[in-house]
Amino acid sequence: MTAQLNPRGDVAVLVPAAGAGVRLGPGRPKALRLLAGEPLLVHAVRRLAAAPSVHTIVVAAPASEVTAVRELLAPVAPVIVVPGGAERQASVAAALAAVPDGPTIVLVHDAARALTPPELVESVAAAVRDGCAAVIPVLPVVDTIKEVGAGEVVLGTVDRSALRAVQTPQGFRRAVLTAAHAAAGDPLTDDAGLVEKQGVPVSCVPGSEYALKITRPFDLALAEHLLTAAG
Ligand SMILES: Nc1ccn([C@@H]2O[C@H](COP(=O)(O)OP(=O)(O)OP(=O)(O)O)[C@@H](O)[C@H]2O)c(=O)n1
Ligand SMILES: C[C@](O)(CO)[C@H](O)COP(=O)(O)O
Repeated sequence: MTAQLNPRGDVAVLVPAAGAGVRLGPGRPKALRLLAGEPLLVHAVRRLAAAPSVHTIVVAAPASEVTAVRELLAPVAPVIVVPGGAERQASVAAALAAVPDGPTIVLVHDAARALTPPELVESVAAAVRDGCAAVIPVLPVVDTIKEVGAGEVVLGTVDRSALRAVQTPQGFRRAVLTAAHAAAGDPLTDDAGLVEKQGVPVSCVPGSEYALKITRPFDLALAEHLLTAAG
């Protein structure tokens, strides 16, 4: 089977899915944990494949699970599966190296954000298509933020008006992301951070509550509830 979704699409999506999920607690690698009876990765890939702009999906799987992930995703969508690395950044770099010629826009999307709607994928891709070099979906910070010092003593209250909580998919002109990874040093937590280090402007679009990152057991319970409520 060809690994193309929409041959006329201009977007490749990289899906880092090689993390252990330590904060979720003991068990299989997080992307393979079940949400409503299906692995998180299946939920994530199904939604990515439903976005009309997507030409190619490359998944970075836990190295010991590459064959199992290929078999798992075969009925869901045509995908390329590569072994991930020890850090998220290495997993993204491995997936980026496997993108075929064609797509001019590359999105990076956590498998852990399993309920991200296809509409968010399209809105990030559209912002890149419209001229942004790099685009991140964001939400306002809803809690008061304190800076604390030794002994958890409060040093001050941070002005949150300029703070944003960052989600994925993060979108890039392909050459911009490739150059940022080629120049990467110590691992950063997201790809926009690498691009920022290159002096490239990063633009924001509105994120989605459904793009929550399933990190802790509460997040998994919340995602189960959201799926059930959606019918
Ligand atoms: N070496 C790694 C680490 C993380 N990821 C992926 O990056 C995404 C965001 O990472 P996070 O949600 O923090 O996942 P984990 O690293 O698995 O979480 P934890 O820190 O709790 O172990 C996830 O889809 C995860 O699978 C990856 O591909 N390769
Ligand atoms: C990429 C990311 O999901 C954006 O919020 C996040 O930075 C991943 O970081 P984590 O430290 O692995 O949760």
